[in-house]
Amino acid sequence: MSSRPRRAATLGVKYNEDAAGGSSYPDGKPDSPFEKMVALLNGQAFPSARLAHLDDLVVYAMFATKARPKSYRAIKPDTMSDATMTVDEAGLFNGSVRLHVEKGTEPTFPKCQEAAKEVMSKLPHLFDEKSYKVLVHTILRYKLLYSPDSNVQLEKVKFGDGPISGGLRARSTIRAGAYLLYACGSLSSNRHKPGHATIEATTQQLGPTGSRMILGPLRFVNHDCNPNSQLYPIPNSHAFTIITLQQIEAGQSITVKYTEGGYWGECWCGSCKGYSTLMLPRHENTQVPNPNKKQRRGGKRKTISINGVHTRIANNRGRLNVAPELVPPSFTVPQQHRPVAGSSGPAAAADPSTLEEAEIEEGEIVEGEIIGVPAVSSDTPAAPPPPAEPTVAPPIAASAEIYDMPSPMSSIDESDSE
Ligand SMILES: C[S@@+](CC[C@H](N)C(=O)[O-])C[C@H]1O[C@@H](n2cnc3c(N)ncnc32)[C@H](O)[C@@H]1O
Repeated sequence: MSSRPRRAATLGVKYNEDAAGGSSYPDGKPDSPFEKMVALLNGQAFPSARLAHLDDLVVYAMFATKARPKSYRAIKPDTMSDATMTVDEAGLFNGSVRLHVEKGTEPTFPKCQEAAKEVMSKLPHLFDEKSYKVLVHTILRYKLLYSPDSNVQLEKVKFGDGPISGGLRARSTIRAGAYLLYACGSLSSNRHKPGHATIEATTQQLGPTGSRMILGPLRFVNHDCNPNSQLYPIPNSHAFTIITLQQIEAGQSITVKYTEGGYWGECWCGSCKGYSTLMLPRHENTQVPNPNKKQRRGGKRKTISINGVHTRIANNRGRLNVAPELVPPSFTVPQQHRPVAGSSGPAAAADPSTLEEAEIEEGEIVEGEIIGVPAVSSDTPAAPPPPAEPTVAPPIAASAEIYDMPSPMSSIDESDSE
């Protein structure tokens, strides 16, 4: 471990190579404030799928469209539990988060704590004291994607004629073998309920094996049959991150392979059947703008054709409209710790998505914009991934209440991460 190169150095965070002794999180102990913050988040898991609906609520409030019901129902955060959130409540939530966690600034625990307190005081029927800690961590997880240092960000993707959906893309060149710590996700401590994004826990993970819910930005990574990245289980935690298998250029989507057999539904990855996933650019450029014509807000939808597929698009001025699926997949990850291009495990069930199509009109205002975030540079070269080594799986923790278990990084507390 000690001789392992510091691949995470490509994340745009300054490291002291000498002090680190050649190891870096997640292979070794976290040493930078950023790594400590991520390790702390990764050391947490939800006590049960019962509280995991908070993840949906936060995603809904931070990223859902503030549009007509047909659009904003796309996420349906109420399917998980008895908690529901109206579009007005989502606006209140997002306003509170924005007030304390400014776009383009580094998110910190105190800022997210302030935001969570305000959210709870405005929406006491949705968030009680028990949800406070989870709320703080969940806001932080997603706000990390807006960090000026993050080399990944959310993108809008359209799969065929499906609804506009979310994905992850590189904001700067990312070398092969880099961990995308900004896009980590952890698991619920028990089995998922049907209808939510799940991941197959490996033997290195804490908690029960089998499929469990994905919580955090990892839920946005899309499938490609020829992926440029791979899920990477973080040993002795409930967390997963992504490791790049090849150099990824700025603007390119981050993709992983969901299962050995590919994608279970109609795959739109562009690698297997020659389909073309339509990436909606930040500023729609399918129509040459007429400089003499004043742009107006609100307007007609346009249709474009890619590979014979007619797709309706909208100029929503680069604002994010994420519509996480109600019935996303069970990811599977390799049983061994080392990253490999494929993954093992049972194929997931068919994806009988019942989503209504999210319709968007020109100029619609949506929450959670991603525009205007400065690009980061990654001039520190990264080493290629290490060769595969046999790993010994630690015993699996049996407790269902693992949220309160000491984290594997128990020497870290939130004050360390400032
Ligand atoms: C874990 S989510 C990935 C993020 C998702 N796009 C979102 O916004 O929530 C998995 C869902 O993304 C879509 N998806 C991902 N990769 C796909 C592919 N290659 N072809 C078709 N749909 C895909 C499917 O709707 C799937 O249920």
